[in-house]
Amino acid sequence: MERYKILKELGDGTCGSVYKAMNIETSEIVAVKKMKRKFYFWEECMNLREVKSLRKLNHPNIIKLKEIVRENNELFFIFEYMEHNLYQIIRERQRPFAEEEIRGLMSQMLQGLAHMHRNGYFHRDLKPENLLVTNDIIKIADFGLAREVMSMPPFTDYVSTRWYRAPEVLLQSSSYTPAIDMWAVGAVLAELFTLCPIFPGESEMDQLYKIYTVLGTPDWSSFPEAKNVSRLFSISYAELVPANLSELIPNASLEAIDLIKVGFFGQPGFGGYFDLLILTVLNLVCSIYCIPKLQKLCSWDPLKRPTADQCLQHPFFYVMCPQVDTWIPRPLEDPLQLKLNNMSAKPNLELNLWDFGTKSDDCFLGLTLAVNPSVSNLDMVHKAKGPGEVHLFSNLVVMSNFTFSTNKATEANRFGIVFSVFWSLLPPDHHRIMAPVESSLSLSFSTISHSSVGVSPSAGFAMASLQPNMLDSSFLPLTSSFQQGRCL
Ligand SMILES: Nc1ncnc2c1ncn2[C@@H]1O[C@H](COP(=O)(O)OP(=O)(O)OP(=O)(O)O)[C@@H](O)[C@H]1O
Repeated sequence: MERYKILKELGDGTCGSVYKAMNIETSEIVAVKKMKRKFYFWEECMNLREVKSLRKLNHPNIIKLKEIVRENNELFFIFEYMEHNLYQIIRERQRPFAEEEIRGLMSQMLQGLAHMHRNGYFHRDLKPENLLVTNDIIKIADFGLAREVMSMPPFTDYVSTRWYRAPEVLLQSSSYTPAIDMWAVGAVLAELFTLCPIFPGESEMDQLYKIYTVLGTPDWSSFPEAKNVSRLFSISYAELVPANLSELIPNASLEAIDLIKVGFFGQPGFGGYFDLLILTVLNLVCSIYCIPKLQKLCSWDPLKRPTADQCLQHPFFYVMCPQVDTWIPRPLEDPLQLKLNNMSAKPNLELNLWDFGTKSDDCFLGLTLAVNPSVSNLDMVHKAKGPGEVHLFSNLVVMSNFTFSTNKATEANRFGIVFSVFWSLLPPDHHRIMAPVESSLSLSFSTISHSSVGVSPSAGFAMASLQPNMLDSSFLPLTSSFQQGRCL
């Protein structure tokens, strides 16, 4: 880690502290996440969810893990650096985002998510803090809770930050799916319009209640495996007319509302005959063009939430072009004006304790800082209703162009300097990796503490670069920073 100069702390999360740092050799700015627990073997490091998932996920909208460094039994992740997280941007925002800006952010986020789900992972902790933004590019970060779609239930009880937590997780369903990420997408989408969390629950029960006031009475059969479905009974003793989302989010278009929540079909509460007419036509058009219509991000039933790929086909992202009589992607704002102004007052902090399962990579007590909501228009709505009414990739494994030279290592040994080793994060079957594949499990390179395990401390390897750019959708905004394809 001598190659990195720490510049400032960026965040202190559940598993690690994150710092802005500079690679002294290349002057490249990176984010270094120093894990809080000790790691005595490389196997442990390679088994971490964050490592396993990020090695496989290579996408412009997923944060790039460039290196892993283990030194003195401490583990460091070196990430590409991002300037802001979406939480900061939302909180500092003085005026609402234009819908084009929201569309630009959402389309990138959904593309990253679609890539993740297609590759067999779901994130489980999507929230604005974990969506990192530089200029006009958004990337999904913090894969500490990511899980393989095919992994066997039962899953950990408590995942994801409460405000973005799907009902099935709140009700302790033993087997949840990538649909929990889609719920969080719906909550983030609504928040981008209002600049306030849509479901700012103060406890798990209150979280369910907040959802209930917006969505109305759930279909009980949606949660066949929920351990704690009684929680719903205690809040939904009366049939509740759900909120009119167009009133809650007045600046959202009908298409945006339609993507977030059922309006006309299935539930009452959609205001105005004109809206009703438009939505009926919209749904009819969706049927004709085979666009999913009844799937809504914030549906009680996980099966009724669209996938990330389906969302990208929604009229929120497409518009009918009469000239060619076909649906074309809507224009995206480019570049987004996401500049932060003055920092506002610090929000209250609330400490959540999460209890994880007993699997090796679940074995930690999660401490998460969640931010209490300030009084918002949504709060007021909730209160008013009252309980009764219920590189481009340059594939950047850049290995920072680092070759671990034999001489350097030997010299370092002589002076008792501890060397660390860096491991590529490309999938192990990547044919251009020059390092021995099995090293990922047998690496140990601290020359002092684990010389009995793994390869010789003087072993070094350099990484060849790299795969072609993986832009996989036509409407990802190709903006200047993308096109430069700089090697982060
Ligand atoms: N690559 C990055 N570039 C810039 N800032 C980053 C980067 N990665 C993380 N951060 C900042 O550090 C914070 C914490 O990072 P991260 O979420 O990865 O840590 P964590 O320990 O898993 O946290 P959490 O408690 O949210 O699970 C983020 O919210 C973000 O503000």
